[in-house]
Amino acid sequence: MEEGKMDENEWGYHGEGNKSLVVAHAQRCVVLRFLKFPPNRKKTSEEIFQHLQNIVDFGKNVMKEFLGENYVHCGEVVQLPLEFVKQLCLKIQSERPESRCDKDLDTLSGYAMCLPNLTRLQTYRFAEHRPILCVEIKPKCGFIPFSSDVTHEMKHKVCRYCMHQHLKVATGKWRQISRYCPLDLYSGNKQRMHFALKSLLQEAQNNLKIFKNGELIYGCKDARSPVADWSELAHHLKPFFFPSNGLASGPHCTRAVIRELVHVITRVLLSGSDKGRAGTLRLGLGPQGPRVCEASPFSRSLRCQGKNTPERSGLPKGCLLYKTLQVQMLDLLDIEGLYPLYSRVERYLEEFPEERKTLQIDGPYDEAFYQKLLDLSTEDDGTVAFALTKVQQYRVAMTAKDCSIMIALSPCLQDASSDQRPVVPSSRSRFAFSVSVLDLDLKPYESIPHQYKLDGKIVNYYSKTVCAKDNAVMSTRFKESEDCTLVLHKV
Ligand SMILES: O=P(O)(O)O[C@@H]1[C@@H](OP(=O)(O)O)[C@H](OP(=O)(O)O)[C@H](O)[C@H](OP(=O)(O)O)[C@H]1OP(=O)(O)O
Ligand SMILES: Nc1ncnc2c1ncn2[C@@H]1O[C@H](COP(=O)(O)OP(=O)(O)OP(=O)(O)O)[C@@H](O)[C@H]1O
Repeated sequence: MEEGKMDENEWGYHGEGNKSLVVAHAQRCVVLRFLKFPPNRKKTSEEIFQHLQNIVDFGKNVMKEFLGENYVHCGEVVQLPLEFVKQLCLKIQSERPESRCDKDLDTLSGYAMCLPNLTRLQTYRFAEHRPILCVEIKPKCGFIPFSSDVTHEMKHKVCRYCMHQHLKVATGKWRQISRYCPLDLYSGNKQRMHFALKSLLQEAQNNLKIFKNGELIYGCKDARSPVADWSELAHHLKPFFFPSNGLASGPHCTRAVIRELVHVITRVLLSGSDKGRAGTLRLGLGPQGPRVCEASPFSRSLRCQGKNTPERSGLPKGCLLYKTLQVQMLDLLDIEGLYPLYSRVERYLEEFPEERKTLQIDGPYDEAFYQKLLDLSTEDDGTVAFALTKVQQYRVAMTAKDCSIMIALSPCLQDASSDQRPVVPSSRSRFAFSVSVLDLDLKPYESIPHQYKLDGKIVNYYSKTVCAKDNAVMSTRFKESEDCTLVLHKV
């Protein structure tokens, strides 16, 4: 990055989450990721630099180890001219969704992260001029807690995502309950995965975005966003999946295109394309807990039809979903079992505040930090060391529960040799693809009390409100049972 020559006109608003804002370069395949803060909570430049450097180090020393190096792009911290950042901030302000404007872009430090633009990622010998389609999925937590510390019975039956949906709709964050259940996506069972992806396409919330040539073409900003338009989406996707046409437009075409997309994404998600270092994942956490969530319309539909819960097909070990799930399962104790251990660390720090550095609460996230994460014992010997290990594992697990997966698809010719790049076929075309993971910022130690409170709120709301009205909810969801049955056809 030639920092002296930075021109804000070469950059455009790309997207943002709760904690960072991303701008993309118009020509080059790079993005800048800036931190955001509430207006009254400014940090010093040194603190911001350290925070960003910690993100890079955590990616390099921990997440690359767990997920594999091909999937993780750590980027680097860059220092930018303050005038450039100021002008850029003014330029993009009008494009920011209102719901995200409670936080301001950091324009004072001049630091940002420079990363490859994963929506335009050209791996191996992808031709520059080829169109590129990119699907971003934020899958969330893919397992039901198996910890014996869980006190709410409901948490052993219904996954957090499905329970949280009800609170989110009640508080106006989203308009309607999604039929997506992370356990379906993580099941490894193709039918369940198709159902999960179709549900994400129906109600994207902040769990699904689609980009064409780096531009967002499908996604949802907030509860006021217009209802998803599948025919418009199909119009964008048709040239990718039916390049030689032969398919009239209309509902039949829309369904065919969406089906192709869902099938291709499922295949990519099940592929183990990571050719990174061997033995990256040393966790080896076996499948634990229930394999279905009782609130998932898919499993409800099966039960309605008198069928058993589907077999656990299991995810192939090389695939990113499998690896992500393993990292999520570092949350061995659930927040209910973790919170007393957090309190133990807190008490220790109150007595010995100078120990915070030695305990690596705020980094450095180095090899030593990574090594300690590999201790999966759950035998509490009453020490601060045990409590700290569980706290750090929990933070890493929470990070994996909130990351996103980016799948880039670039059409390749039928007769092109695939050389090194992985290729996924669809009915009428083939795609070279890459899979990456983003938003791997380690969750802060300070967020644990919030997690604890939120967990209680989610479960209590679900138990009191939803279970009481269970029959009503069942009937609303089963207005759509025809749709559920459809996906159960052999594929
Ligand atoms: O708690 P959750 O599950 O609601 O997750 C939060 C996300 O909400 P979601 O449910 O995905 O809409 C939330 O996403 P949104 O702001 O809702 O798009 C953030 O990702 C938040 O992380 P952080 O505080 O910015 O580090 C996430 O908080 P963490 O729990 O990961 O700390
Ligand atoms: N390297 C990248 N290439 C392309 N797009 C990116 C990249 N990094 C982030 N984005 C886009 O910017 C959006 C916001 O980034 P990110 O998820 O990192 O923000 P965040 O504030 O950390 O998220 P959260 O709300 O989960 O805390 C992403 O959803 C994605 O669409």
